[in-house]
Amino acid sequence: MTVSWSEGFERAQAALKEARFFDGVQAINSCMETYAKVIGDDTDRVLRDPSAFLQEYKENLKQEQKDVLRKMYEVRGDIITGLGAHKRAMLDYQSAQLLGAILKDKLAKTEAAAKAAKEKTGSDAKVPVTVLTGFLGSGKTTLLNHILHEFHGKRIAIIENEFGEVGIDDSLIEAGPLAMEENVIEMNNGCICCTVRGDLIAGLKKIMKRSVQSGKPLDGVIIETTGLADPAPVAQTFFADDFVQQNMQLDGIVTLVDAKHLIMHLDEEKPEGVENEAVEQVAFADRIILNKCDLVDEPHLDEVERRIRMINEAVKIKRTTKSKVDMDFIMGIQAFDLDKILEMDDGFLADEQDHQHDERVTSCGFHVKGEINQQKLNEWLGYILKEKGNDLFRTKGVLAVQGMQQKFVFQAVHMAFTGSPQRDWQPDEERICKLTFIGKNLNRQELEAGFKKCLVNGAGYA
Ligand SMILES: Nc1nc2c(ncn2[C@@H]2O[C@H](COP(=O)(O)OP(=O)(O)OP(=O)(O)O)[C@@H](O)[C@H]2O)c(=O)[nH]1
Repeated sequence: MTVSWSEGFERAQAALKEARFFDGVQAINSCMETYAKVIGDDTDRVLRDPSAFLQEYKENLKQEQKDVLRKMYEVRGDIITGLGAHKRAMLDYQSAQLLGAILKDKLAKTEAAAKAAKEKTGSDAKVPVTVLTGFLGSGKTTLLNHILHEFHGKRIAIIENEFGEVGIDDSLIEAGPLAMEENVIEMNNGCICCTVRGDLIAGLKKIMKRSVQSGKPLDGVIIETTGLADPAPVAQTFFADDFVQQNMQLDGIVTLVDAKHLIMHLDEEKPEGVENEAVEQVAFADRIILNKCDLVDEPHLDEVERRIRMINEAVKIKRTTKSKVDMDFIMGIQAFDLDKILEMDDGFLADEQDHQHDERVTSCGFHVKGEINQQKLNEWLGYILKEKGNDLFRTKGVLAVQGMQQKFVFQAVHMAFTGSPQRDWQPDEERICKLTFIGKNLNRQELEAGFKKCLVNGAGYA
């Protein structure tokens, strides 16, 4: 249904009045774009580059048109202020002024707010949220395990989102003094950057409710995204939902990168229109943890840093091994800045962000009751990692090995793999095998046939 510009403008004003800023920005953007077309402009300069737009049209506008545009820019400025992008709001107010509005006081206030936001002087009771991104296998779960084990005195909740048909990460989060059911929420029914923003919002609300009910305020929330997530739509959640906007604040986007494989992923050629998630994750980062420094030499690390800076010049980078990093580097950093993001991506606030993942990248997961023969498994996995290692981004499994008391955890990132016995199977726990492959052009039949050959007689699908 097409909405006239006047109807759209009424919606925007109503949303502003009710402090529904995200709805407001959608309404005002579409009504201004429609109105620009009425004036005769087919570009999106009315929003993206208002000074160029006004320079071209201002002199020929009728007074009535100037009045409409003036009001629109002022309302847009108010809405954008509500979202916290003071610098961007000033641009709208200045445009309204060019059309005759007297907004001296508003501009002075907004300028002061922009300055305060830059100096981070304001105190805020909102719970800080960190979005943790990083390509498959870069070390996100390893980092979360540190956070859940080290005594840092902070109360932190975690939302975990995993890519893969058969979820493994919950088994890889190690039980520790801080890893309790109440503060780890798993979201395995879709990717939060594409389809399940509603679930993410519900998860954040649940966390807040638990914290209020228990009377124990949270010091922070970490959202671990899948290794193939685009961080932009996840960050947008903090502006799209009123409850989340009022109670939580995006503290920063932290990206883990794998020193050995990052350049390969940055350079990967994608089909037209398909985004390169590794590039997006580096571009949006407020902090980068350059992990797995033990696997490469110094000149390679310098080259990785150079490549990161080509995408994100000012980002703070810390070199690590096994994701060992001080909490201060990643939490309580007050680094997320909507103005900065809008400068980089002016479509950031558009609802239903259009992004397309590489359809060649999929996952194949197997979940069977019973046990596996270790020797056959080693031979088979050794063979496929050697043959298909470039296309196999990530392999992980938790397996019941014949004759072994403990759970056998297998992990691989491309060809590099580790496997070791970990926690014991509990006496009443069913012995099962879970194995997931994530990669490009996976051949399910081949993988399934290979996996089946490693099973001990009698094992069957769960
Ligand atoms: N050599 C080396 N291995 C590491 C380092 N950090 C993590 N690993 C290993 O790399 C593998 C992947 O680490 P994870 O923490 O599971 O990575 P992830 O980002 O959570 O992976 P996904 O959830 O699949 O995206 C595991 O086997 C880790 O033990 C490191 O600094 N050096």
